[in-house]
Amino acid sequence: MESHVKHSVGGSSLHTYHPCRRNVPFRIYAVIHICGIVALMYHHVHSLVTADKPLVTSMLFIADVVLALFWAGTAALRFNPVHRSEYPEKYVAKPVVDFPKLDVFICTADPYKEPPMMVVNTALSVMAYDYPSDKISVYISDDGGSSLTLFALMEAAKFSKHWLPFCKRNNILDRSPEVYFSSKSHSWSDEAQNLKIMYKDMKNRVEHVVESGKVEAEFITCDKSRGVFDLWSDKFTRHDHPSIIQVLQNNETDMDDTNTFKMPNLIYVSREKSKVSPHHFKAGALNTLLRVSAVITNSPIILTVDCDVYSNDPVTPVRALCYFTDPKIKSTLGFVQFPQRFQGLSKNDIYACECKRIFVIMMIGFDGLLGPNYHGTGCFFNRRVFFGSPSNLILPEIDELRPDRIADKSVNSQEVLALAHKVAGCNYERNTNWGSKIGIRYGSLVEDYYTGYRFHCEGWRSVLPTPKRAAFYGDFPKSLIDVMNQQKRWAFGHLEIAFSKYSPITYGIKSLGLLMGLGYAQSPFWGLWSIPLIIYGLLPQLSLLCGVSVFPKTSDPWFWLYIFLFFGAYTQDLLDFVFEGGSYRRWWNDQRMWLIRGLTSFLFALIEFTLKNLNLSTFGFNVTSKADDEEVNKRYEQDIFDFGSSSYMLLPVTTIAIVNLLALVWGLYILFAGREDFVLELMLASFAVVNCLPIYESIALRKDDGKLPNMVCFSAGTVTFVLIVSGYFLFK
Ligand SMILES: O=c1ccn([C@@H]2O[C@H](COP(=O)(O)OP(=O)(O)O[C@H]3O[C@H](CO)[C@@H](O)[C@H](O)[C@H]3O)[C@@H](O)[C@H]2O)c(=O)[nH]1
Ligand SMILES: [Mn+2]
Repeated sequence: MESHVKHSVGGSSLHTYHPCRRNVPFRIYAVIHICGIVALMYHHVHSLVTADKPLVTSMLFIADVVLALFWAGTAALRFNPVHRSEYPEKYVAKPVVDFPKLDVFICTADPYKEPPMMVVNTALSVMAYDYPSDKISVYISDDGGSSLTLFALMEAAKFSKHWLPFCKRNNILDRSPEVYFSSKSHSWSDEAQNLKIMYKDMKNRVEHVVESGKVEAEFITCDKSRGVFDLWSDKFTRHDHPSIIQVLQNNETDMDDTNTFKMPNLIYVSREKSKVSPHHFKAGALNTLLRVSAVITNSPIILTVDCDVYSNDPVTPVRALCYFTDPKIKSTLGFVQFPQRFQGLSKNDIYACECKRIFVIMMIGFDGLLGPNYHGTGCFFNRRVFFGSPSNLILPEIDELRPDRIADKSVNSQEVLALAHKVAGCNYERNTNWGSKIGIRYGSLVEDYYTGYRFHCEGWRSVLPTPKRAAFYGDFPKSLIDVMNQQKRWAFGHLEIAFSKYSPITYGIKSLGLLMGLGYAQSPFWGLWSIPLIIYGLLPQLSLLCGVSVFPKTSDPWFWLYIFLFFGAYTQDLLDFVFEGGSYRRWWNDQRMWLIRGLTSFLFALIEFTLKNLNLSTFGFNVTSKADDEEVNKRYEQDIFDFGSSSYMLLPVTTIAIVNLLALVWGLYILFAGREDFVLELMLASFAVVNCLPIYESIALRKDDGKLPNMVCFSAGTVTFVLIVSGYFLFK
């Protein structure tokens, strides 16, 4: 295990860490829980041998095996969660030479789903870092190939010359102008007032251009850049166009409006696209930026952010340096990942968009082993990590891309720009190691998880700073259908990892050890989570409706094993959540969303993954919409589920809701008639019914646009009928 012990610079430590206090009790409990699982498996095998209904028994057995494997994954990450602190105030006193050059990559893909003003704010928030400005280069990858986004960024460049000195002089913390100017918590100086007007003007211009769909000549104020818009010819489409690289601001010549410091580089990149070459979605976009930035600036530190994730703390890059410069760990430190956090979550967060288990609980667990995984955004990299293991540098095909080269030519030199265009070409990667041995790795729609995992397997390590003030704030989907689609993409991408030759369960455990391997195996197998959910959501209930019991009776000692395992696992889940600062209500919603996700996104990801492997369908990166819908936002704020447009994905969960309600009613009737002992079945059905309350409410009471569509209710009713009839044949 890595020991990231105290590191001293000038007699003072730059970072420390401490394990969580719950670790030892959790380890002891894990041993007890494992004994419980072993006993349950014995019980299943025993009943399988003696059973008269082998089909039912084996289904329950399969469900429990899957649940046990998932539990093992969480237990591995409960072994040693840690929290870190770093002391950037000690670093900032250092001379300017101790601040390495920093390349920032921002990805955007669609001007309508990702409004250009959002990209502008993200770019401004990182350009304004408390860091030597001329050492920062911001690269924007525009996979939407949109002149609207380019126009917005030109405006951003102009505005930044006023915004940066303002922030630095006044020590502003919110360096996304949108956030700063919408805040009500401070009084406004004249200077701030003027800037606000300037910002509003820019916003109006950009939004007007986006609405009209094209950049009209009168809006272009800079003659130098007029020509570039001619590239958007009639033949230009987002799937088929030449590469466009435009230096919008240059740290050699551009000064801020007070003429005191040099501005950061701001460079727009839209890689060449053609319908016949694979572009590998975001992974391909990042690899293009890796090469383009290597040609132009080749900074040793790289920050990747999504356009919907702005910087919330200007000192963040210095925090990352507290680790990258530590001589004890720097030779193997591949990346420093900041937790994903979200702005504007409602109090109870009904869709569990905070994803606390994924972005906090699992991450601190990983951090106590070999390091957190990469989450696609808010992550600082050592450029070297993209080129082979710490001990074995894999050279790129041309010398200009070597991670150790000093880029000393002018940003605007013809030679540099020509090469930058070349490496952004859509056929450039053919017959190279990009995507397989160097750069971001291809082969999964969750390129982040996959790439971080491969880095760890190569021997790289990572750390997770968890500052109190969030380093980054991101946007999140606010309607159920958006959440389900996002999660389906994740689950699908994860399955691609699970069933590849680098599967964490085989390759991972071999190269990372048991705990890290099991931890990494959890998410890739999300698709399988749907199996126990369907079995536990239907089988005992259908059997109850037929008057047959599948679980042990209260008089049977095995009854208590079920109770112990269920409550044990659930209590631990709750404690994880609450210890990391979550509220009980949010936990309840979070566990409900795990059930819903399992029965919608994960199930359909599993189906589509199977179809894809049978060559029956394909699946792409469906960008989540960040455009605001007032009605949808209102329902989210009021904790009202938005089932929205009719989706086949809602069918299984609605069916299970109806079956469980029927089973509960029937079970209570039997209970009071005193005929049979169905206590476990009844407990399970009541648990499901409580979780499904929003569904019943929607079927019975709601009339608004966000209610469960009639078509889904009707189909679910039909499926329920068919299930009950088939249950009758199965159990009788
Ligand atoms: O062809 C594409 C598709 C997407 N993107 C960008 O990828 C980012 C993430 O897309 P988004 O729709 O916001 O997806 P999320 O589900 O919010 O993203 C999470 O999941 C992704 C993997 O599926 C990771 O890449 C992200 O970093 C992580 O935040 C955005 O900046 C997009 O502009 C591209 O650059 N090119
Ligand atoms: Mn996103």
